[in-house]
Amino acid sequence: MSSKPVLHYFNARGRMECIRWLLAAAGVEFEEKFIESPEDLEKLRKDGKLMFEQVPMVEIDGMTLVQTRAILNYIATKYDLSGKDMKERALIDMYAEGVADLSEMMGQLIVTPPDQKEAKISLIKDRAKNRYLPAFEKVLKSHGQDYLVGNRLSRVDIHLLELLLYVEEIDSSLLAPFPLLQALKSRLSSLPNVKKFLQPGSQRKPPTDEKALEEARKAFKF
Ligand SMILES: N[C@@H](CCC(=O)N[C@@H](CS)C(=O)NCC(=O)O)C(=O)O
Repeated sequence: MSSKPVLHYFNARGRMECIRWLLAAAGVEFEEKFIESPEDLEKLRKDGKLMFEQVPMVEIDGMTLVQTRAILNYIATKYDLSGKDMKERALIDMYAEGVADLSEMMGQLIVTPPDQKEAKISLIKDRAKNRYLPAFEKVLKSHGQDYLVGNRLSRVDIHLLELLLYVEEIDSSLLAPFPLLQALKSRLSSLPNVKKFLQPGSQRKPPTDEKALEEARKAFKF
């Protein structure tokens, strides 16, 4: 078995992208096995590798892990990105759930029928501008430190950076009212592992192509 984690997912962002981000930020090299056909997915299921018949699935340290949050928890714990004690961990988990809530709204965008898309985008922008970004700006302002929790890098900084980049993909002006988030974004982007992942040619995935997604949906029946 490879000593590098092996990621099993489609060649797309989806639920795997936050796992790619976390591994990359921790400086961990990983392999990817893309699911390119319904047969590939069926094979993983038949081999008993998908506990709930779903991906993402990651083979790591002799384990076959599914469930995105469980995978993230393992990586964060292993690479010391989960805070130094229970209280830091509680904050990290709480902030990470906030990031996940807005990310999930964005993830739903690609399955939103065209006639409802505009309304969905404006709800996402409203929530970003008036709920989630002010909340994280306030955290940074309250302690004046360089990172969200404990004055050192944790998983939630990485989750937030990923989210900020997606927010900017939707509307590049959304970050303008949040100077501390902008500063966090540039600080994190210049960390060597993150900088490398941000460069073209890394394993970071581009925005999902809607046509390709539609074809995949038909092929995979989801
Ligand atoms: N709670 C799971 C959900 C995983 C999930 O819904 N995976 C989708 C692909 S993104 C899937 O495998 N769908 C096929 C199915 O449910 O049959 C997680 O967070 O990993």
